[in-house]
Amino acid sequence: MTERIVVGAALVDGGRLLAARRSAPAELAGRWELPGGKVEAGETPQAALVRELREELGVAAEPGDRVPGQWPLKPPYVLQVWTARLLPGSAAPEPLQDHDVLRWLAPAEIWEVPWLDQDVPAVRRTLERLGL
Ligand SMILES: Nc1nc2c([nH]c(=O)n2[C@H]2C[C@H](O)[C@@H](COP(=O)(O)OP(=O)(O)OP(=O)(O)O)O2)c(=O)[nH]1
Repeated sequence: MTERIVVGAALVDGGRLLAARRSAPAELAGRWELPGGKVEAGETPQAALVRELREELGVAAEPGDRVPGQWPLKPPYVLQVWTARLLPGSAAPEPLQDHDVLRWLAPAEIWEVPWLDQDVPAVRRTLERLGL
């Protein structure tokens, strides 16, 4: 089966990482993830990231570098992570879709939230990459 990419955004502001608590589907609700979503046919991962952050959080963001690696989700999906930042003048993120709570986590707070199991290695690698 062809692999399909889910992009996760490591949205960082003032040295803090944005984490989002999923409100659906039931088996994922209550667990925390990097905001993002599925890359659609004909779309680049970076374009998908910008689109998903606009739809889910109501923000204007720009992608940065990819965090090396990819992490398996439910087949055929794999998680890839890009750093991202809010553009000047962007609205503050709000949980408009798929999430019910957002938190900007300082490095010391990152492991206070129950991340989705499959996100733990991705978040760890992201923090190393960001030097947080
Ligand atoms: N966005 C995101 N999804 C993740 C992460 N970890 C993880 O297992 N997933 C799973 C949850 C979903 O099953 C899938 C992403 O789907 P989604 O529901 O967020 O994406 P989407 O908005 O494009 O979905 P759809 O409603 O169009 O199907 O990947 C993560 O860190 N970020």
